[in-house]
Amino acid sequence: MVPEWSWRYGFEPFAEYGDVFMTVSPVNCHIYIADREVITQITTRRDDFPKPAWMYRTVNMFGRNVVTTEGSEWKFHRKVTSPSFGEKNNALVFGETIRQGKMMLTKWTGEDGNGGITITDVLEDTMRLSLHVISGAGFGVSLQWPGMTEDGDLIRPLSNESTHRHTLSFKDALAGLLHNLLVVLVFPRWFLANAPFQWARKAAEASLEYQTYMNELFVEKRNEAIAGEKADGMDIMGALVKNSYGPETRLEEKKKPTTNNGDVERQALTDSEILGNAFVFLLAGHETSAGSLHYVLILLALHLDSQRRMQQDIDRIFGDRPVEEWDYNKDITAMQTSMIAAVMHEELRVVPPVINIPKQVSDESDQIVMYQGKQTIWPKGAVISLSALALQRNPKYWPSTGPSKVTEENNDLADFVPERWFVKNNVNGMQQREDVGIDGSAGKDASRLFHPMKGSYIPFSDGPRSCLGKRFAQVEIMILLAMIFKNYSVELAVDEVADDEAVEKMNEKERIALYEQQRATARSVMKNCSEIGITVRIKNGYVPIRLVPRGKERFIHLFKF
Ligand code: HEM
Repeated sequence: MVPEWSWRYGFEPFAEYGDVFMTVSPVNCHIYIADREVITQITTRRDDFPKPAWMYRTVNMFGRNVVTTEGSEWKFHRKVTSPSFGEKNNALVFGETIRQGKMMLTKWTGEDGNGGITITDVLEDTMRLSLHVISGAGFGVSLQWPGMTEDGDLIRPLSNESTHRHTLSFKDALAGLLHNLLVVLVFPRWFLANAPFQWARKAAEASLEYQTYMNELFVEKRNEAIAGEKADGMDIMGALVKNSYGPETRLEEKKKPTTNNGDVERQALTDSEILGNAFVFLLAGHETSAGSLHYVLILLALHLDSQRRMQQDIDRIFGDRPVEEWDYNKDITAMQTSMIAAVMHEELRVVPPVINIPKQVSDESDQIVMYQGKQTIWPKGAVISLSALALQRNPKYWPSTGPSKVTEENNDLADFVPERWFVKNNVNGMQQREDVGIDGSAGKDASRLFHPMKGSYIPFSDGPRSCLGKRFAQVEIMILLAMIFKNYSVELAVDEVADDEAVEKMNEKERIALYEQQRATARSVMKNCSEIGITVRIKNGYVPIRLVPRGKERFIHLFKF
């Protein structure tokens, strides 16, 4: 009954009641799971444990898609959309993140790059960054940050054929839609547009503007596909349109395989399905990546030793090469086996954005699940949460590097310790799986990182319905970490306690004490102000940070590692 208990108490309830337990109320039965073998059964038996369809129904408003469908319809969507998330698109994500990261860094460190600016709206900026990266790599529309060029948030149609007079920029339409998502999904647009509240009319406006922009984009991409243009490095939506309208599709028309009853099997999405999928990519990839980037920066400001180690790896990988010379194909392998990847994996372990991944027992019949060698019967229709946060702190599966430095616990599994990903020995003598590498397979270098056991690490879920954008997100997070920490360190800002002049006058001991005090405040904000919505994020509070050029830190160098 404690709101946010999954976030507040982590593994504690599972230590008390067991790795799988059910709460029973007059409303429903709800099963919570932090056991890797049970989780593997749930994620592999898709038909027995589908997604709760009622949660997703409204997300079909722009067209049916890979997130909301089930059964053979989902299979079709997954088959058609997966190829557009391939290596070519990852390279595009790499390039777009660099482009966007540069603009964010200018905002955070000033035109002169001297840093020392206190940033309080970190989440707002990481939200903008992740939105812009999806816009660029997902839709092929590369956006500017305000103040960077004169046409930052330009209001203009995305297709020459359009005569629509837009009232919002593309970015504001995307952001406005996502900001008002719940009302837009629940109420019809005509109702919102005529409501006596300004917020409702704004929500309707954003939704209409978004739809019009996407229709314009679609027309442009369809024309390009028919003309056979833009084959390489294509954005995700472009690849979907090409699959439906490109010359290959027309050639292949006659060779389409047939199903058992002789029907022609569908190979391409309809226009509405393309637009529906574009919308859910935006939805699924925006808050998740932005939240991870936000938490990882705070965690690194708290864990200065890990920050230093990551910087050493960044120097080793990129040397003196300017960011313009970084190359996806050359650099990604080294990154995914370095401290950069360890920091990312660890952040997603301690703060998985989707804390409880929703599933349900099929409405058709009760299901048998093996738990601790015994058959258990799960009632039909029961709600299921794959409790990612608790699972990823379960001492059966994760190596502790010692007692917690933050709590009274005798293990450090609730602490952020990226170094644990370099622990070589198996946990409890059990075999670990070999698929943490970014490409899903363990290259020979990937042996440097710890390999969690199957079903014990699920920030992107697991099995056939796991996250389609996993590599997209991983590339984005890693490249941004490398860009920021190549030249800067992140420190907690202390303005609320001492101004710059006061810090300047402090001796070492006083500075260390001040930073420790800020650390405690930041930890408390993270713990008490984080809320679980679609993803977990800090609301009603903030942790201010500063980027400081390396070598000019005010605090980090005072701590001995
Ligand atoms: C750190 C970033 C991300 C995390 C932690 C994350 C996590 C997840 C999780 C847990 C699921 C399963 C949800 C469920 O079964 O209910 C999922 C599904 C999905 N994600 Fe992500 N995601 C991230 C980024 C992205 C990005 C960037 C995109 C696209 C650009 C994306 C696209 C999708 C899609 C399309 C699905 C549905 C797959 C299906 O049902 O077959 N995600 N994600």
